Parts: sequence; structure tokens; C-alpha cells
Amino acid sequence: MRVIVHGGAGGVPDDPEPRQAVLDEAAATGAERATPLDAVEAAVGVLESDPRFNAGVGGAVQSDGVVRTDAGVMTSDREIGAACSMPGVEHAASVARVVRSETPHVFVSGEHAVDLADEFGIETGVDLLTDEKRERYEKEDPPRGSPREHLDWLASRFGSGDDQAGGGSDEGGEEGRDGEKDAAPDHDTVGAVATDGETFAAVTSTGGRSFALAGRVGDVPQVGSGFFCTEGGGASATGAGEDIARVTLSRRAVRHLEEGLGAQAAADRAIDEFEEITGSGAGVIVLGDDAAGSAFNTEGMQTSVADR
Ligand SMILES: NC(=O)C[C@H](N)C(=O)O
Repeated sequence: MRVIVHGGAGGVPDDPEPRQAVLDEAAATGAERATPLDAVEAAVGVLESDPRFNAGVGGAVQSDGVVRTDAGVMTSDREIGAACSMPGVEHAASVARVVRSETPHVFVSGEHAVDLADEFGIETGVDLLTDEKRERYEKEDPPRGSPREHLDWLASRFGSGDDQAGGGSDEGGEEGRDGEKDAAPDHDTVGAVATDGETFAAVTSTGGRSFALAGRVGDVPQVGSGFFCTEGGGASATGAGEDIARVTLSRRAVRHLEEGLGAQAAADRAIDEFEEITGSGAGVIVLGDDAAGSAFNTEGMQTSVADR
């Protein structure tokens, strides 16, 4: 089994070593599993449980102070499962897998996705909001009332310099980041792609972007945007979700594999095109028959590869 994982595209984290150790553990855990689908779920499960990453516990908080998780999974037989907007669900990727494997659908949302998780033995009612993120939110004089009030509030906050993935290389400049040193950054969406040499699976899981409108869903659970997989290989994306969706970044990367590029060249080309079209910040991991590849146009994106 070969597994590549990522821990989100964005700035260079203050603590890269412990994060790298968790990513290495996630990749190694996945590589022990029997199938690519088991591998990606297990790998991402490790990252969803670590508050350093913006997925599961430690996910980004929305305008109403709630963390809602999203995930999507696809296998090379084009079976798809996605689940979104789930408060209290740490293992969003496992819910996506349930949607893929246990329902006739490809996407389930909100309270019904939480009920589905519960029905299939996935823990719900988990407190996903870390003290750090709660304090950061409360400092921002949270909005009350109508969606319009929330929109007014987030207009000056969503996608600002402290959302490093959303800020891309320009907006997320040193000054903004330094000012936010104590706050948890948002760029740590997680993903994994695995192959046993015959089939592939790809998964992405996130808490989204900080201070987004309550109920906002980004690229992560949208097939072709946050994740994609065919017989040619698989991809998982991270970064400014609205822009990733505009170019269906993961589908684009897998298309390049199918056209004959190696995994690294496919990742590079997809990110070049993303930047040219959107001018925004993102990263992608790609796994093909030949190798694993990754590319990003933000300051950093940590990855790990395990082979077993
Ligand atoms: N940091 C991220 O990767 C966020 C994710 N792509 C989203 O927009 O929800």
C-alpha cells in the first residue's frame, strides 16, 4: 500500500516538526490497512483527531460560533460519498464513507448526515471547538441575528490575512500572520490518497474556513473540487475553497494523470493553472501509477508518504 497525506496548504506553521510527526503517523497508519479505502479513512482519521489540523477536533469556526465538518471520498470505480455541515462530528471522512458504501446517494448534508453518522456508529456530539478557537471567535464581537448581520460581520473577517489559505500568497503577508501568532491558523484541511497497485482511493476532510457564514460549504465535499479519483489515480486539494471549486482542482489534477503526466507533473500543472485562473492559494496531492506528487503556491504544505 502506498499512501500520501497532506495537512493543508497555507503559511509555514510555527510548529512544523510535531505536525510532521502526526502526518508521518497518519500515512504509516493508512499504509497498514488492507484496501485503499480503509487506508485513506484511517490516515485521515488520525489527523481529524489532532487539534493541530483544521478537520474534526480543531476545525474552523463559522459565523455563529459552531464548527461544522465536511468530507468527501472517491474510489477508482467512481463510487463517491460526501457529507457536509455536520456539527459535533469528528470523523467526517467516515461519514462520507458511509454515504458511499451504505446509501444509494453521493452527498448527504447537515442534521441528516449527523443522524446517519449516529446510525452507523460514528460518534456525534463531540466538542470540536478548541479553547484557542473559542477565544479567537469571542474576541471578534460575534454577530447575532439575521444572516445579513452575519454577512456584514464576516465581510471584514472572512478571507483576511489570518485565513492563510484564503489569503493566498499576497493577502496572507507576514504582518497579518504575525499579528495572529497566538491564533490557530485555518489552513490545515487534511487529505489522503492511497493505492494498492491496482485501485485508488482519495479523501479530504475539513472544518472549512474561519468566520465563514454559518452553513457555508466549501470545495472539500464537492466531487472534483476537494477530491477526485479514477483508474488513472487520485487527488486531494486544500486551500481557498471557493477558488478551488471554480477550477475543480482535483478533477483537473487527475485529468493530467489520465493524459499521461506523472504524479508530480500533474500536481504542478494543476496548481499552475489554478493560480493563473484564480490568482488564489491552494495545494494538491496526487497519486498515480508511477509515484506520489504534490504542489502548492502558498508558503507551505506539509505532506508525508508511506509505502508498505
Ligand atoms: N483550508 C482549507 O483547505 C479550507 C477548505 N479548502 C475550505 O475551503 O473549506
